[in-house]
Amino acid sequence: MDDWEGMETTALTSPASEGTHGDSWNNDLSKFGRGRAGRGFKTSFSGRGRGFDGTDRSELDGGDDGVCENGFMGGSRGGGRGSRGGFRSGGDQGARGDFGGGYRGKDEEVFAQGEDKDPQRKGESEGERPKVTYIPPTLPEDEESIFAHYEKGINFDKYDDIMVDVSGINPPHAIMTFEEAALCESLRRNVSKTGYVKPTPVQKHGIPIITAGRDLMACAQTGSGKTAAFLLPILQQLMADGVAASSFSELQEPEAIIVAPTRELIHQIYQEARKFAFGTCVRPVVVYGGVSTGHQIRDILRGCNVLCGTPGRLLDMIGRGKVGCSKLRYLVLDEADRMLDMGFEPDMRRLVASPGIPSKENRQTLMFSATYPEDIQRMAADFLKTDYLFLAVGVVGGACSDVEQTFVQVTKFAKREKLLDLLQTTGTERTLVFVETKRQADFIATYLCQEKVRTTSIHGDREQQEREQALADFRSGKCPVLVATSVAARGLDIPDVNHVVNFDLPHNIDEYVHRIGRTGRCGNIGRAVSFYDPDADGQLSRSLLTVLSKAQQEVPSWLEESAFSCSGAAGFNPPRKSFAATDSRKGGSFHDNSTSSQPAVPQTADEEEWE
Ligand SMILES: Nc1ncnc2c1ncn2[C@@H]1O[C@H](COP(=O)(O)OP(=O)(O)OP(=O)(O)O)[C@@H](O)[C@H]1O
Repeated sequence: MDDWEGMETTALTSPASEGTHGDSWNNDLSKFGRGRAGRGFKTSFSGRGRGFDGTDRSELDGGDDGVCENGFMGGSRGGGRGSRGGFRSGGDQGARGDFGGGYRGKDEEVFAQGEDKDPQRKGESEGERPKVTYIPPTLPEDEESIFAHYEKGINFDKYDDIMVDVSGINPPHAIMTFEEAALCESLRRNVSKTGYVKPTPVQKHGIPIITAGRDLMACAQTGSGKTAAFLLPILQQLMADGVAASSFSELQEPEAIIVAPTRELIHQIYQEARKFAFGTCVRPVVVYGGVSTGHQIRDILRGCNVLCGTPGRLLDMIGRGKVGCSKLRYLVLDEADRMLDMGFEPDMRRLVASPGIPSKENRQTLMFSATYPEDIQRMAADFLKTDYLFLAVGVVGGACSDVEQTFVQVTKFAKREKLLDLLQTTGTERTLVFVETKRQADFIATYLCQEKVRTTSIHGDREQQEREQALADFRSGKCPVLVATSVAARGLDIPDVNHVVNFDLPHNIDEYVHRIGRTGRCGNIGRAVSFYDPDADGQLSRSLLTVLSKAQQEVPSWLEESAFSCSGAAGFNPPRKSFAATDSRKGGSFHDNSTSSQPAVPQTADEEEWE
């Protein structure tokens, strides 16, 4: 057995929680109260007449795990808060012994290493943790599956009219066609099999910038093709420079590392890389939490040119000596503003300090997102060469105008009924419902299942296998409704998501922009409906006004009134970052505090884990 076999990543769950996730919603209601979801349900809702206890158990039994046919079988891992109070994951910790805990970002768990407030769980976190043994299913190898794609929408050509601004010294000319990108034959073939006929604006400008060897901070609206904008020129350069075909070695030294904040997103980026690299000697590999580390190490050792990873697992692999960084030529931060906010910044700094990693002068660093708060832009400069280019396609931080945004004023107690009404009109159309907490995700998914709406859920307390199953069931249409926390807000590219519902509005305007960007992608039309609770969402109202008007959307008069009344209340709004309108080097912030992204405010309750 190799040394790493014995150092398997430990689960996010405690031993006590193992086994409960699969059956906690099944037969034994006495088990139900043990998990976090159970506690939330009991305390918050049992008296409201919609509870489980009085309902027909047959609705909750049977069916696939995590899938609601007649009843929702998923739910949290039941580990309870304490199970993760001490660590995010043992695997991550393996490489991060020096990391004394800290805040992981606005929607995440507040954790302090080694500190566990729940005495019942304390022993568990100190003792043996179960290995993560989950090995994801092998991806299909046939071309039809690899190149499966959805059609671009009627507004795809409107992308050409979007205003583009490139700032920085001496930017290269944009390309107008993929032919001008001078891709090698195999890449050209793969692009065409993917159904891409012409590049989107971020590709027209981004591809030549990257090919010219420049560092880049690129901002373009959700669903406008940022992934190919970085993958294609990187793969092209690697091929052109005759990158060594991957072969087995105990230490792999990838030429490109791509990081993203969530497991599902990095896996999606990996699939895109695998598609574009199809039939070439370039080998992409993916690593992320919740999956057997041994399995991922075996995959890396078979050869790795492009390593896609979530930060924790990536650092773990570097720490274990399986991945070296001395040959690194490209470092890509997707959802860059997220990767550099309070949650992930320490990991990013640790990554660029990895042994042997080329300095920023000797590598290319590329950042992509749809949102860039000004303070994040300033910090990003630490990672970039001083002459980096800033590419803005449309309004920085703006919402995609192909998404029709509507708002419904509703109190928190009326939200469930409203949701049900809404889903009855949308029928089997795919709908993504965002809620604030993991507990809420379980609760709403269960409620909808009870109401015979085929629903599944995704959030950070579900096992990786369950998360993947939930996405698969949503994609396939088996469950046309997916209830999600912020873990699904960024980057996910799921065909035919017609509706996004903000059951709970986020606290942060950038988060809103990313969430509604799960629909209306690639020139398709989408709809977003947000439940606005005047008691809870007032602080977001002015930011919403700005986003709505910049996306040429109708602004309800009551929202306008709410925005003005809220802004009048002294001290009501917490301090915020400036919402950058463009390259912050040009002094481009709106300087309208109320429209800005807010700093991540540590939360204690039922917070989300991204990675
Ligand atoms: N040139 C193109 N022609 C047709 N389809 C494209 C083109 N470029 C990208 N797409 C498709 O558009 C969809 C959205 O692309 P992608 O996921 O890269 O968007 P994004 O800008 O990264 O979005 P987000 O900000 O949400 O992460 C994908 O399905 C992708 O395959």
